[in-house]
Amino acid sequence: MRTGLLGGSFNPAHGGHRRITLFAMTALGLDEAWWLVSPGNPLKPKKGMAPLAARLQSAQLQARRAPIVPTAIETELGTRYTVNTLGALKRRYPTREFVWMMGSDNLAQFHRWKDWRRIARTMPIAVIARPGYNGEAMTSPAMAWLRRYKVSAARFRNRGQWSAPALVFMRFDPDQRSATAIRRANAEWADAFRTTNVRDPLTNRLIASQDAA
Ligand SMILES: Nc1ncnc2c1ncn2[C@@H]1O[C@H](COP(=O)(O)OP(=O)(O)OP(=O)(O)O)[C@@H](O)[C@H]1O
Ligand SMILES: O=C(O)c1ccc[n+]([C@@H]2O[C@H](COP(=O)([O-])O)[C@@H](O)[C@H]2O)c1
Repeated sequence: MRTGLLGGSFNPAHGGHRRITLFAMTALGLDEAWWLVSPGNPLKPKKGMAPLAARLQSAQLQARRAPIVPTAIETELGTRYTVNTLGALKRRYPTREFVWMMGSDNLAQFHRWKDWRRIARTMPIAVIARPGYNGEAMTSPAMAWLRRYKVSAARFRNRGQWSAPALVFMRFDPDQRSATAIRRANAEWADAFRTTNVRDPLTNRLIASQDAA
């Protein structure tokens, strides 16, 4: 089972997440994708972060009728840093093949993440070009190290077994959408989800609406 992992705040999820995920699934030959709705990005301020239940529900809405599973599994794993999350997922699902997916805005910052080289050694990384960030990503400190592991999506898709480090850089039709723009237009987007508890389909845990971000 080849599974793409897209981690994010999803504050809220939007059509851009769905579109880049579906494109990446085709390009990389994935069976499914999991959206890891983060209990708290270690580099992002808590202020303005909607409760986890609201963000998970917005992800469920965007993922409907697609082979995308939104989950808050990091609450169960007790991990916040990606390096720890990916290690725990590999231990929990030893027969799955995982690829870490992220937009190029995150590649530009990747050298600030905890143990980022260890992340790259844990599983392949697939980066999706994002308008406004590609130049910075290409010249980033992490890319200076990662570029020697670059492989095309076609070669990656046809590999018998995945190995890491590997870096796939993908350019689809650019998608301008962002959660920041949505919050700017509607700061109260989470109100619609304020009172609803939500079941995590992967862990079967109930995430209560009043749980903090
Ligand atoms: N339009 C897009 N094009 C490419 N990648 C995207 C796009 N939107 C989101 N992503 C990627 O999806 C993942 C999750 O994104 P996230 O939940 O942070 O949404 P966001 O729109 O980037 O939010 P914000 O504007 O609050 O930073 C990240 O790896 C991000 O780079
Ligand atoms: O592990 C880290 O140091 C780290 C630093 C910044 C972001 N991340 C992860 O990157 C993903 C994208 O985060 P965000 O909030 O930009 O959507 C999400 O899964 C975060 O947990 C991870």
